[in-house]
Formats: sequence, C-alpha cells, structure tokens
Amino acid sequence: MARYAQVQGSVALITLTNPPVNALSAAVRLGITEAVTRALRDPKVKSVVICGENGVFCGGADIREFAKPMTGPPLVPMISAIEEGDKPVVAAIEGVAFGGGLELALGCHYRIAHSKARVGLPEVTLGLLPAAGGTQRLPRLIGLAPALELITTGRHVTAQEALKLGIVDKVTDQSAQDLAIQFAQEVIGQPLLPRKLSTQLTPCPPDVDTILDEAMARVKQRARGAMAPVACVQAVRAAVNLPYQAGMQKEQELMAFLFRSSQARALQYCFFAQRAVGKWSLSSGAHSGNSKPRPVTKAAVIGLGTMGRGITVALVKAGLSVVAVETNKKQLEMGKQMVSAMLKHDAQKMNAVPRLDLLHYTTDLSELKNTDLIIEAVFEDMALKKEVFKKLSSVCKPDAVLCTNTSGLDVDELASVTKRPELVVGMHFFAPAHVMKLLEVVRGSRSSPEVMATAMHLGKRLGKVSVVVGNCSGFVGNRMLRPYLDQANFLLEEGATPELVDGALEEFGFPMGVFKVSDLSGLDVGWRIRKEAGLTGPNVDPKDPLRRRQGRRYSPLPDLVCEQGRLGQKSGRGWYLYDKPGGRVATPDPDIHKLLEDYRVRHGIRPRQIGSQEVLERCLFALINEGFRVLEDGMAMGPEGIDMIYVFGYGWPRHRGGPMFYAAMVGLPRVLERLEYYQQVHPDVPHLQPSSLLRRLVVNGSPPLDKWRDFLQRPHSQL
Ligand SMILES: CC(C)(COP(=O)(O)OP(=O)(O)OC[C@H]1O[C@@H](n2cnc3c(N)ncnc32)[C@H](O)[C@@H]1OP(=O)(O)O)[C@@H](O)C(=O)NCCC(=O)NCCSC(=O)CC(=O)CCCCCCCCCCCCC(=O)O
Ligand SMILES: NC(=O)C1=CN([C@@H]2O[C@H](COP(=O)(O)OP(=O)(O)OC[C@H]3O[C@@H](n4cnc5c(N)ncnc54)[C@H](O)[C@@H]3O)[C@@H](O)[C@H]2O)C=CC1
Repeated sequence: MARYAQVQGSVALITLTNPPVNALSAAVRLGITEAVTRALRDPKVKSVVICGENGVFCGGADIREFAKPMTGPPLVPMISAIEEGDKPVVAAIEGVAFGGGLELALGCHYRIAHSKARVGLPEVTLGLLPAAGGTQRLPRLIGLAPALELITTGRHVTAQEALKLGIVDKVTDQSAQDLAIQFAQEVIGQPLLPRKLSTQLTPCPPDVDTILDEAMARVKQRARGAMAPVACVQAVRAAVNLPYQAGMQKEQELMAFLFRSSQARALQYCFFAQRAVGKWSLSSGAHSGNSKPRPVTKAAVIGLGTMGRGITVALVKAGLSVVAVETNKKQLEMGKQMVSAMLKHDAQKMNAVPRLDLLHYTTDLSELKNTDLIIEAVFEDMALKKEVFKKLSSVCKPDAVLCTNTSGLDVDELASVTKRPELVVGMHFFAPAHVMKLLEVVRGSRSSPEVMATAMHLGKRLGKVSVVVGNCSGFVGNRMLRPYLDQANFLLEEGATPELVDGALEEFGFPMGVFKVSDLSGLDVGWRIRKEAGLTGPNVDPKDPLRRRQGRRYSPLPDLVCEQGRLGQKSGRGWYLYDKPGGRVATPDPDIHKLLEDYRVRHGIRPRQIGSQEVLERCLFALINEGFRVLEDGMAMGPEGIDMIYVFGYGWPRHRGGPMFYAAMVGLPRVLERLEYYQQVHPDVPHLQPSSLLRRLVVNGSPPLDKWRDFLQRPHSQL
C-alpha cells in the first residue's frame, strides 16, 4: 500500500498506492510507517519524497474505516516520525491533498504541488476536525485567520492560492514528483528545525482574541446546530494559547467527542449517499454502468420564466450551446435580458468572461431541428405542455431527447403525445435552477435506459446531485412536502403561531421554517394549485364542510391569508410582516395572530399550548412517513435518494443526514409509536396512518438503513 524505491542514488521515493484516492487505510499507514522507518535508517538515503499513485497525492483518512474498530498504526505518531526525522522529506502533491493527506504533507518539511492540485482540510464537512495535527500545524504555517477560515469551512484551495498562503513551497506545471526529487537533493544539509512546524509558534496578530471570538460567532451563526465547526475554532484556539503537545491533546479530546457523535455519522452517511445516488439502476437491470449517455452539445430551453432562465444559465455555464425559446418577442427580450444579466453577474464573481456567444434566442420552434436535448419549462399546465411536446416531436430530430421540468405532472401523459416516448424524461430542477444542487430525474414508464443515462450525465455536467425518481404526483420531494405543510397548517389551527412552528424547525436546523419559506416562494403558488385541485375556490364540492375536503381534514387558513392579499414577501405581508413589498426581514404580525384567533373562535377550536417537540414530530414524522410510502411504491431507489433530495433541495440540515437517516437515528419504533399516537388523535388525517413498510421494518427489528431495500416489494419498483 506504499511502494518504496531509491531514486537518483540518495532519494527514497515513497508512493501511496490505494486507488482511487490513496486514502490512508490501515494498510497504507502501515506501508508509510515501514517505508519511512527504512528511509530514515538507510545511511545511503539522504532525503525522502512522498507522493501518490495515479496523479493523486491522498484523499485523507479512509472514511469507510471510521465505522469499524481502529486497526493499524495511528496517523499522529506516523506523521510525527516524519517531521522529527533528520532527513528532509518533501511531499509531491498531485491531484488532491485533503484531510489526513494534507496533514501528512504538513508533517513533511517541504511541499511541492502541481498547478492543477487542490489542498484542504474538509474534515468539518464530515462532522470531524483535522485531528492528525492539522489544527495545530496549519495555523503555525499560515497564521491564525486564514487557518481558521480553511479549517472551519473545509474549503478546497487551488495550488496557486496554496502558494500565496504559504501552504506549499513551489508550484509546477510539470511533474510534481520529478521536481520534488530534484528539490529533495537540493535541500540536503539545510537546517531542518525551521521546517518542523510543531516546533514553531503560531504567528499571532495583536487582536488574536477578537479574531477567535469573531470566528466563533460566525461559525455558530452559520452552523445551524452543527458541532464540528465550533470544535474546530476551539482546537485552533489551542494552537495559539497552548504549547504544541498540549494543543495536540486538546485536538484529540475534541476529536474523540466528535468522532462518536450522531452528527459525524450523519455527515459521513451523506458523503457516501451523495455518491451512491449517481449509481442508478432500474428494475429492468439497466444501470449507470451499462447504459451509455447520448452526446449532448446543443440544448434548448422552452420558456424563459423563473425556471427556464436558471436552467439556461446552468447549461451555458457548463459550456453547452443553448437555443432559448419564448412565445413572443416581448417575453423573449425580457428573458434574454435576465439571462444575460445572470451570466454577467456570475462571470464577474468568477473574474471570467460571460459566454453569451453560446446563446441563441428565438420564438420559432423550427429552429430546434439540430438540438440534441430540449428542456421544456412552460407554465404548469398539462394542455399547454402537451401542445409543446407534440410540436417538439415533429420539429426536432428523431433522436433528440425531450425533457420536462414539470414539478409534478404525469411524464407518461406528456410522452404519449410524442412519437418517441422512450426519449421523454423529467428533469425537475429546483429554484433558482442555476444555484440549487438538486435535480430529480423522473423516469416515465417508457423512458429508455439511454435517456436516463443522458439526463443523469447532463445533471453531473451541470454540477447537480441528480437522483432518479419515479413518475408519481409531486415525484419524491414535493410529494413528501404535502403532509409536512398540512401538519404545519393544522398546528396553527390548534393554537400555534407561524413563528412558533418556524422557530422549532429552525432550531432543528432548517435555514428557514415552513412559513418563512412559503412567504419567500409566494403564497399564491400553492393557492393556484389548490384551486385547480378543487380544494378551494369555485370548484369546491358544496357538500364539503369548510375544514374537510375530499374526505379528509383540510385547513383553509392559507386560502384565507391569500384572500386578504397577503401573498408573502412580494406583497410585503404573508404569514409575517415585511418592511416593504420584496422585503426580506420577517417580523411576527399581530394581524395574523388576530386572524388565527378569530378563525379558532369561528370554528369552536379551543387553542392549546403546543411545544417544539410536537411541531417536530408532527411535521417531520408525517414527511418521513410519506418517505416510507415513496419507497414502498417503488418511486425511489432507496432511502439515500430521498435523503439527498431533502438535503440538497429542501434545506434539511445535512448534519441530521436527511429524513430517512433521521428516522433511523430517532429509532423506527419511536417514529411508529408517535405516528400511531397522532393518528389516534387526528383520525381524519390519512397521512398520519403509519406506512406498512415502516411497520414491517419495526416488526423485523428495525434493520439498518442499508438493509431496508430487502423489505421492499421489489416487483412494484416503478424505476
Ligand atoms: C478525493 C475526492 C476529491 C475525489 O473526487 P472524485 O474524483 O470526484 O471521486 P469520488 O467519486 O468523490 O470518489 C471516488 C471514490 O473514492 C471514495 N473516497 C473518496 N475519498 C475517500 C476517503 N477519504 N475515504 C474513503 N473513500 C473515499 C468515494 O467514496 C468514491 O467511492 P464510491 O463511494 O464507492 O463511489 C473526493 O472523493 C473527496 O473529496 N473525498 C473526501 C476527502 C475528505 O473529506 N477527506 C478527509 C477525510 S477525513 C480525514 O482525513 C480525517 C483525518 O485525517 C483525521 C485522522 C485522525 C483519525 C483519528 C481517529 C481517532 C479519533 C478518536 C477516536 C475515539 C474513538 C472512541 O473513543 O470511541
Ligand atoms: N417556479 C418554481 O419554483 C418551479 C417551477 N417548476 C416548473 O417549471 C415550469 C415553469 O415554471 P416557472 O418558470 O415558475 O413558470 P413562469 O411562469 O415563471 O414561466 C413560464 C414561461 O413559459 C413561457 N411560455 C409559456 N408557453 C410557452 C410556449 N408555448 N413556448 C415558449 N414559452 C412559453 C412563458 O412566457 C413564461 O415566460 C412549470 O412546469 C413549473 O411547475 C419546477 C420547479 C420549481
């Protein structure tokens, strides 16, 4: 796992060999330990170079080993032995040096990087801190403020920035390994002590306490309850206030606490879940490994509204040429201006030139005859979308892929009006489409493996986390949102306020509570959908009582709010009050409190005290229950997909792993018991009825999440 060779007569070359990222597994640590000992003992060896095989230095500790009992030589003494040795050791960094990989390099006396290499300490994103001396050596090397920033964010740094910061000594466009070997010979005999970071003091500006206090305040504000960033600041504080060994002791104590935490487990689960969803498979046996994507160089977007603009920007930023289509010149011009402004703004931030040359605007669908893939983003209206798909089917080349960005309409119905239903697929982006990382790729019953591969591959090119989902109303994300929203409204009826519900959800870790999000999106969006569904407005069945629709409990509260012209941020009033239309700062509104009180009086509801626990249980367990139904109905590949949808599309706190992971952490019997309890209290709310999959899992001893698939009714998979 570490190759040893003697090169140029006196240089020991130690190569990490653990594909794909040369992670520091027990075997690699053993290999390095043995190789370093050999090099230090061999009198013919005057200096040492450490590098990684296949153009990657090292991706850090082997994260898969964290769940197992620790074996092999520990990292800390291994790195200390390198630093303490009396021969110069040079790290040759190609590809990446992340986490333990960078800590290994920091234990070396010199670091040489390839110009395309990246370095960083991303442990915080895994719920940990750099506990192989990273929190102690990096501040000593580059100073307090930059080290704090890198360690608390886990940000990756380019070789050029690493050179500026002083993390690496040289950057080369040639082979980093060759330069390191040459350099290792040049530095033989030079004093090593100043290169041993553990012997140095952290350079401290006079306002050191202010820097640390501000960093702590910043991470607490950003962390939304995540513990690792806070621990990172505490560890770096030790690099300033304590001698090296005592600092290391502090680093270890903090790491031991984090290492055992459920947050670390959740974040590490997310790391692998994010990668797992890219490896899709269908019940037919087709999967990402055996299905080839079609080449896509020219795409088109139909409709330049909220979504179409963002999708266009995302495509252009990925280097595709795009034909953008609108209904008329005015709409087209408006869309063009918005897209250009977005691209310019983006390019300015990146210090780049906006690729406006990749765009062509038209109102004429016949100009799409050479496009490889078309994404429709017109109004959410089945008749209109069908008309568009019919036209596309006749004007586009026969092998062009036709995608819809519908939020929940039937993809099969759309495919049925084309002459190529196997080339039709849903690509459900989230607003703003050029920013949000989530993409639901919706498989219609006739979507071919090739078209799935094409959509998934395109998602990857756009930098999205793409998740294959089945074709059901609302797909996965929006389908699970409905019970969550319903519960939030019911809680208002029963005695809660928007700020109480939002407060509990924000305390849990959501960036915004449900009512603030609704105000941000615009309350009229849901109102329109409810009108179309006959839940409010003129199409309501006159026999339905006010608080029941279609045989189940219904809360007309959101409709009442809309009827008062309170449409959210855009009108300056929604569930909250804003200082002006378009204002962002929500303040509790006495008028809403009055509206709720009057409503309860009108309907004879006696308000009761509602606590955070009830808010969380009712909103989150109802959502989770629907997640089990999604699995049961075969609409998602597994719980990981659902979790990634919620983490990347709906602001679910990553350190809680996603709703299905959270259910497993809480304990499935507990989730089941609470759902049963709430269902008894609210028998007219069908989504509180526990799903049969949840019951089956509990009966079978609540197996771990990666075993849930064994309890699914496989023949029902809709994928
Ligand atoms: C490296 C990447 C940038 C590569 O990206 P890309 O090319 O896009 O490929 P990917 O698809 O991401 O990855 C390919 C493949 O590799 C897998 N993989 C990647 N990195 C790792 C890894 N580090 N470990 C294992 N596997 C890895 C990945 O999953 C893919 O495989 P697949 O899932 O099967 O598809 C990118 O991958 C990347 O960014 N990787 C992560 C980098 C990272 O975060 N590194 C930091 C790791 S944590 C670390 O290094 C911590 C330390 O070093 C501290 C060590 C101290 C340990 C001390 C522990 C003792 C603590 C006290 C215990 C007390 C116990 C008690 O008392 O109970
Ligand atoms: N707004 C959101 O947050 C999200 C919306 N969606 C879905 O995306 C689709 C578009 O939604 P929005 O962008 O919000 O709508 P929008 O109302 O902002 O924009 C729709 C655009 O389509 C244009 N259009 C209508 N008919 C057309 C035609 N025949 N040819 C070309 N252009 C036409 C309109 O002029 C308008 O500019 C809908 O299906 C919606 O459900 C999906 C995810 C999120």
